Amino acid sequence: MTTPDFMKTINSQTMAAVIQQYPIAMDFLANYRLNDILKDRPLPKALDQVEDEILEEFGLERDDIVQNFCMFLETFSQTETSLDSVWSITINGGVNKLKEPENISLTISAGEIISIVGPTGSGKSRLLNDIECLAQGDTPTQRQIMVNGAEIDDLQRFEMDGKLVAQLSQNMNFVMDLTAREFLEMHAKSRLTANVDEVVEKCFQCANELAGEKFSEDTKVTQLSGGQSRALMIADTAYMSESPIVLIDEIENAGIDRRQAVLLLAKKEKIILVSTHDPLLALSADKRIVIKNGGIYKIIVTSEAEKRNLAAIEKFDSTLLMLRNSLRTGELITEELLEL
Ligand SMILES: Nc1ncnc2c1ncn2[C@@H]1O[C@H](COP(=O)(O)OP(=O)(O)OP(=O)(O)O)[C@@H](O)[C@H]1O
Repeated sequence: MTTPDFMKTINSQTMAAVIQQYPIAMDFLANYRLNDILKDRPLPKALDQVEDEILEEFGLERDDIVQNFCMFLETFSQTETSLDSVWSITINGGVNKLKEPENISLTISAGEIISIVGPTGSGKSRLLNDIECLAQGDTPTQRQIMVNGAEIDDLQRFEMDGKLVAQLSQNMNFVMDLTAREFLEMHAKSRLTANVDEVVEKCFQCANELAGEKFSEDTKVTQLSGGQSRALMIADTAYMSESPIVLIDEIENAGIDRRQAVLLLAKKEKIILVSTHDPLLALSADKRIVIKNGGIYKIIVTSEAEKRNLAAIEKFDSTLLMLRNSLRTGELITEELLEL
C-alpha cells in the first residue's frame, strides 16, 4: 500500500480499526503525545478534538500529522512486502584460506534446511557472516551472494541490510527488564503483527514446547536460562520475523528440542542454515556443506539411507539426554542406566 492508499484508509476507518490492523500506530501517536485521542472515529476527526497547544509544540498542522502518519505506515508496510519475495539465495564460491578457488555455486530455496559442518575454526561462522552481509567479493573469502538468482547492487544491499537475515547466535543477552509476555508483545507491535494477542500466545506456547524447562509469561527475560531464551527467540523468529533467511550458529548446547526448532522454522518457508557439530541436526538437513580450511569443500545431499540412520542417532541422543538429566538431578551414572 502507498501513502495515498493509506490516506483513504485513514479517512474512512476509525483509529481503533487502524490500530488493530497496525499496532505500531500507537508508537506514532505516543511520539506526538496523542495516545489519548478518541479512537472511535477516523484520525482527521479525532484530531479536531486535540488542543492547538499540543500540535504547536511539534510545529505541525493537523493535515501534516495525517500525512506523516500515512508515510509512517507506508514505510513499515514496505519493509514487510519487499522481503516476502525472497525465494532463493545463491552462494558463488570464492577462495579458501590458502587462496584456492572453491569452484561452487549453490542455490538454496525457501523451506530448505542446510547444515554447515567442519572442524573448529574451519570457517563455518564466516560462511554465515558472508550470507548475513550479502558479501559481494568484499570479504576474506571473496564469496558472492545472489538473491533470487540475480546479482544485487549497492542500493539493494543497503536496503536489505539487517532485514534479510535473522541470526540466532550462541549468546542471547537481553538488556531490557521485561517479562516474556511484554517482550513478545513489544516485538509483535513493532513488526506490525495484526492479531498481537493470538501471535504472542502461539509464540509463548511454542517456546515452552522447545525449552527443556518450562517458564511462565511473567518470567523476566533476564532471568531465563540460556536454553529458555534461545527457545523464546526461535519461537519469536518463526512466528513474527519477516526475515526470509534464518542463520543458526551452534544450537546444540542450548538445552532445547533443536530438531523440532529447525523443522518449525523450515515449515515457515524460510531458508535455514545451521552451523553444527551435531550429527542429529546435520542429518536433519536436506544438504550439508562441509567446510575445510575456510573453503566449501563438499556439498552432500542427505540420502534416504542417511535419513534412515536418524532413528538410531535419535536413540543415542535420547540416551545422552537421559544421562545429562541424571547428572543434573544428582543421580549416579550406573551401568544399568547405560544399558537402558
Ligand atoms: N576463506 C577464508 N579466508 C580467510 N579467512 C577465513 C576464511 N574462512 C574463514 N576465515 C577466518 O578463519 C577464522 C575462523 O573461522 P570461523 O570462526 O568461521 O570458524 P568456525 O568453523 O565457525 O569455528 P567454530 O566451530 O570454532 O565456531 C575467522 O577469523 C575467519 O574470518
